[in-house]
Amino acid sequence: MNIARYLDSTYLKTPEQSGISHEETLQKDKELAQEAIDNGIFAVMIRPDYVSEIKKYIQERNSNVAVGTVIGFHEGTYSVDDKLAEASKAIEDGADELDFVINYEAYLQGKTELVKDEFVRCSQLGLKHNKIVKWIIEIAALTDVQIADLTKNISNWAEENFQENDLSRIFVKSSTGFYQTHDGKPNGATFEGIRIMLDNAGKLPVKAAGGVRTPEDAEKMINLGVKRIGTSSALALLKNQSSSEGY
Ligand SMILES: O=C[C@H](O)COP(=O)(O)O
Repeated sequence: MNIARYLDSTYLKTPEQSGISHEETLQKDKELAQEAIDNGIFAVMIRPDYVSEIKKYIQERNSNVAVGTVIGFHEGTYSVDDKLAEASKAIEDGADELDFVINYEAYLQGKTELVKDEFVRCSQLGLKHNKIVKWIIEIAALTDVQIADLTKNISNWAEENFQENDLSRIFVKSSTGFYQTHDGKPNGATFEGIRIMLDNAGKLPVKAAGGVRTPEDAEKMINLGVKRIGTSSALALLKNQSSSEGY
């Protein structure tokens, strides 16, 4: 299986979070981009501040590795206008894919109309510019029933508001990888959580992200039906694939 084609190789820590400078972060993102170019990885997923430099880096190397970035990361509580502004800037800077964190706190407070409004307006912006949009629902913050309900809502809102041929460009994504759990539970993609998402996503593709570390886990996710995997361990994951699989 060509796992690389499913991967969004991510580096999403801010300089403050990693204790390194802006320049060092940019250097890390360039290394990530080069690894993606060298290994047939589908996309790099980086912070908005680095999109224009990394897009240029990839274009100068005549590569078609996609550049994705995160919007409203990682809590998802930004206002809709702030998410739209951040997404517009990322589009101007050359992002190909926009991974929005949905306002799952608002969803948990029953503010479903607010969540629908941000979903529709932000997706509209991305689709108008021919981008892929992904909606991170942060499954570690939700019960199984809530994962099913929010995924189904997103699928219904997408069907109601967008053309059939746009639906394959709107993903539902499991996790930021940054959510703090309090009880030692996984904070990212679990097989059960992903199954629930796949059962409720209708025509929308699903992305598993957070905690995917081994080729076995990646293959299992793909066999379940996910169309993309986000991981900060892309190279290690590919290196551990058996050589008979063509890496
Ligand atoms: O999609 C993005 C996630 O941040 C990746 O999480 P991870 O660091 O657990 O692989």
